[in-house]
Amino acid sequence: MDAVKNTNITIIGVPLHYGANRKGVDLGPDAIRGANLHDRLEALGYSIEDAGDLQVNRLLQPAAQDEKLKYMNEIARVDQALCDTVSEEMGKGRFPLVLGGDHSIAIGTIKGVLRHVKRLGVIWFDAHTDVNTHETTDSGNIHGMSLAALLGYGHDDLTSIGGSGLKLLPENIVIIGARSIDPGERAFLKAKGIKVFTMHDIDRNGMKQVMEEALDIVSNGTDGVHLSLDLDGMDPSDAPGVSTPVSGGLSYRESHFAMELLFERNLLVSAEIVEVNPMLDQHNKTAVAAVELIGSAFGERIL
Ligand SMILES: NC(=[NH2+])NCCC[C@H](N)C(=O)O
Ligand SMILES: [Mn+2]
Ligand SMILES: [Mn+2]
Repeated sequence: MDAVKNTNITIIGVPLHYGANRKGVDLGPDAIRGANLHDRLEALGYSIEDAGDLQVNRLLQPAAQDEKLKYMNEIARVDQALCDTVSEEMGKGRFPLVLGGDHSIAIGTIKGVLRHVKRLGVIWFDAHTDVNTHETTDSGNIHGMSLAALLGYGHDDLTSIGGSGLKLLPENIVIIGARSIDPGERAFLKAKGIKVFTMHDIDRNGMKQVMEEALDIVSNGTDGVHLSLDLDGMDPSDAPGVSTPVSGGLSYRESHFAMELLFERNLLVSAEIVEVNPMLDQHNKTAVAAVELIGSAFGERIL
């Protein structure tokens, strides 16, 4: 148990659903805590602090002012607060483990990490690629725009969170598990040269080869790696409680194996679990799967 550099973890909950425009994802942090995250990590030898949940205005019934950027004001406010909290924890030398909430929270998490790790690699585990902007989106849902915003594309109120100077570089990102990509996203990914390991690639080459290649990319010329774990990357039969399920996803074993290989490389500096929606789940199965995957990413082994 020494392949994650930092054994002091701070859990930060973000009960935000506005980016998915669907109720239930805001209940994710409690569902994940209820699946025994704390004890599981403690059993692996980590020292855990739970910072509780960030305050999200859940009584708000805002009209979705801009149809192409739904609920942007509240999302940007929460992401800024999250960026500050993550940065503060990292300043204390702790590992931030953020519990969402929808995937728009990645903007806040990763901007906070970028304050400390300038050259950051990212593993974006997802059925989607989240590189829309208000100009390409069909849904107007900001959880589909977070990765673009982190690369510096999209509305100023999203790209400027934590300071516009903080950016991810396309060559330091890999997306794993993609199978639902919008036309505008396809063009963006090609133009920026972002490495996407689609389900086709995983079918063809297997998770071992895909993860080895992915880990080489995110560790090359970087000072640490962030894991952005969108549970809809898994197949809906194993993770039904997500806001935007897509069939044909990563199996339970493929997902675990990916996390086990990640742990072996000793790269992680931060992580987040997003899109768990207990209102759509069966017996908290998706939150349990999330906690099990985090277990594997932090060193749990079968034997
Ligand atoms: N983080 C997610 N679950 N994103 C889903 C995005 C779906 C679709 N591409 C959109 O932009 O609306
Ligand atoms: Mn996503
Ligand atoms: Mn997704």
